[in-house]
Amino acid sequence: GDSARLLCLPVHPLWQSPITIPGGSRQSPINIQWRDSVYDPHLKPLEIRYDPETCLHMWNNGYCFLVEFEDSTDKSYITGGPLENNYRLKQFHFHWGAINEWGSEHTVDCKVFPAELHLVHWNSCKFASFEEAVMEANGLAVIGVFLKIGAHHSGLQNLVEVLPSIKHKDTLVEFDEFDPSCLLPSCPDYWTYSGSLTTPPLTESVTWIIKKKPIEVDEDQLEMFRMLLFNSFGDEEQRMVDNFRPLQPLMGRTVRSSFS
Ligand SMILES: NS(=O)(=O)c1cccc(F)c1
Ligand SMILES: [Zn+2]
Repeated sequence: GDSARLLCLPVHPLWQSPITIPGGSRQSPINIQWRDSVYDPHLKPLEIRYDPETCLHMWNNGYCFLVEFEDSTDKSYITGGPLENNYRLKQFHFHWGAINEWGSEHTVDCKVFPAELHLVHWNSCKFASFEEAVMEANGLAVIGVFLKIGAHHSGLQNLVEVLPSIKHKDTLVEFDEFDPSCLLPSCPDYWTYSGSLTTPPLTESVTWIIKKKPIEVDEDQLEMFRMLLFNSFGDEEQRMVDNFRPLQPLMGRTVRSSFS
């Protein structure tokens, strides 16, 4: 997209077409301009309750790798923060670059991080399933966490060591007893705004909750993300990198902060 060109970033074939939905007024990702965000004292602390037993499997969907959760009951959910209801954990995944200079979807004061974690939840008070919630306003809540290069992350290592078993598109590995709260920074501060999915169907159904503080992972751990492939077994090898969407226009939206 244009903004990637502005940022002098390569535009991955995935995004060369003007991927915006007609009339999209609340698309994601966006640049968060810290000084334009508005402190909202009414924002509550986010409550995060994850049950490690709900973890199902990890798989390569040909765009990223994701860890999916059993979501037939409210065992793993978030509430509070900007949310009116309980939102049930469905999956988490990452976006990353070919090199550490870029990779995140959101930016803060135009700062790009090497990667970004998305924890995807759906409104289980108002909808019967994730698929239904995807299509509706207030259907989804996604927590975004920036990754920066630094210390080794022991929790992430549990994911990294099974990546070789899902190298190709549509490969899956059983995964149990993983608590994704180990991937969250200890600082409770976040920004929140109304946006969309950053991949098709790009529906404008997401309350974004972007954590202010990044988590640290080491160089080797991020390099392991880059050994994954977009392609199926037997097809020409295409390294899974740069799976992020270009920045989208703010269109007059206000980003609120939970901190002053
Ligand atoms: N990248 S994202 O906006 O979190 C997203 C894209 C597609 C499906 C989904 F559940 C979440
Ligand atoms: Zn995502």
